Parts: sequence; C-alpha cells; structure tokens
Amino acid sequence: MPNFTETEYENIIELRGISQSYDGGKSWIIQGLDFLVEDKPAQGQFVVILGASGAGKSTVLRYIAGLQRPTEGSVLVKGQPIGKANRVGMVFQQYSSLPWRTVLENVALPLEYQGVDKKERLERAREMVELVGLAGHEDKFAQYPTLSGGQLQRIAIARSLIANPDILLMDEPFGALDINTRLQMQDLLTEIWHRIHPTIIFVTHDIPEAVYLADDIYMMKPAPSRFTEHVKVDLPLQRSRETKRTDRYIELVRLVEDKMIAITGGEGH
Ligand SMILES: Nc1ncnc2c1ncn2[C@@H]1O[C@H](COP(=O)(O)OP(=O)(O)OP(=O)(O)O)[C@@H](O)[C@H]1O
Repeated sequence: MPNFTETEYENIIELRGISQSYDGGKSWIIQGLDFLVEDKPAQGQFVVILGASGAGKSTVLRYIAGLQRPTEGSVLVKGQPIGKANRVGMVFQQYSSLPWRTVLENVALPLEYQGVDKKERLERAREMVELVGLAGHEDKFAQYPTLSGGQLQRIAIARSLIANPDILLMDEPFGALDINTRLQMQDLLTEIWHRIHPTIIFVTHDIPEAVYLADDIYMMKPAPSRFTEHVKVDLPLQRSRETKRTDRYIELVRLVEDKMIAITGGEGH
C-alpha cells in the first residue's frame, strides 16, 4: 500500500532535463535545466527567478503555463503533463486589460470563459477588486490614464486570482511601475499571498525585490542556460518595510548580488 502523506505529489512543478533550441539543435538557449518546486498547499511558496536578459526566464514560465513545449525534457504540473485541468494564472509586465471593458468586467473575464453565470461572476469579481484595493473603481474603464499603471496591474492580479489558481506566474509584473507604486505593489502581493497561499513563480531583475518577496531564489546562468544557484531566504515569513533595514536582509541582498555577478559576469540582469 502506498503511504500517502498530506498531498499526492511532492512537487507542484517539475521540469526535468529541459533543453531549448530554435534552430534545429545548432545552438541551445537552455540546456539541461531542472526546476523542481515542492508542493506546500497550506502555506504556498514564493519562488523568484533571476537571470541575465535573454537567459530564458520567460520561457520557463511559458513551459509551466503550457504555452510552449521545450525541445527536450519533461514538464509536469501537479504530477501531470500540462493540460486544461491545471489552474495556472499569469501576470505580465505589460498591462493586459481590455480597455473597452470596466474594471469589474475585466476581473470577471476568466469566469466568463468558464461559463459562470453573470450574477455570481460579478459578485466574485467585486470581492477580488476589494482584495487588491480597487474598491470604488469597479465601473471605470480599464485604461490609462483613467487608471494608473499600478491600478492596471492590480486588475491583472485580481483577474489572475479569481479562478483560484494553484500556481501564479508573474513575469516582471512591477517592472514598468514607478518606485513608490512598486513598493506598494510588493506589499500588496505579500499580503494577498499570506491570505490565499498560491505557489508564486516570480521573475524580476531587481535583487532587493527578489529578497524581500522570496522564500527561494533560483538563478540562471546565461545561454545555454540552466539554474546554477539557489538561495534560501531565511527571513521571517511576515515581512514589512522594517525587514529591509535588518542586517540579514542587507546580507542576503549582497550575497545574491555577488552570486549574480559571478554567474553573469555582471551582464545586465
Ligand atoms: N520564437 C523564438 N525564436 C528564436 N529565439 C527565441 C524565440 N523565443 C525566445 N527566443 C530567445 O530565447 C531567449 C530567451 O528568451 P526569454 O524571453 O525567455 O528570456 P528572459 O530571460 O525572459 O529575458 P528578459 O529578461 O530580457 O525578459 C532569448 O535569447 C530570445 O531571443
């Protein structure tokens, strides 16, 4: 009899032996990449990916989302090949709302695709809009400058969370925001994460942001790339601006910076 522990699968994400070529194997963007993320359902996980520009960070997210298959290797999500059953949400750097629809309608969109009836989807969208701090803006059109860049990213986060994803993929979601908005969004994201515990895979170029948000940081070497470094962020689970003043935080930022410089030779990460 198999001994089932808390969950059926040890790893919520399992990428093994991944290689990627776009020219029939003459050159390789990614080679021999493994990426295993443990499943911790009651707690979630916050994993940050760092790597030089062009290393393949977005490509890794696309594999997990099922938007792309690697040239070689296997991708399992919750122990299964990617399929429609996987609940994976995605947030990109570019604003991705439909400007001719209201905030509420944009947030409700995934439920509309699922065929949830209008009353229920708007009710659930209202809860999400509140969760991301957009109450009062429900009926505005989701476009700049009616809404700011930060508000548009809040819509994207709410929309990705409404379908109750097990995994939330975030590709430099705060990269286009000014510094104050970026700091606010970091705090919003940690707050949400503590409430609903998805497994978050977050790509950024910003090392202080990575250390502030992550449980685990994985670093990619340049092409042919794979993960070569892992840093466990042993800061308290609950973080605040004060965390950024602690010796351990400062030490970890330095450690990650040194590792990135060693991996990339200081090339734009
Ligand atoms: N369809 C494609 N054909 C050829 N090359 C591609 C294709 N898609 C991606 N690439 C290349 O694969 C590499 C990895 O791209 P990817 O966008 O994953 O990198 P990244 O690490 O996310 O970069 P950045 O930090 O600049 O966003 C890049 O060199 C890119 O040019």
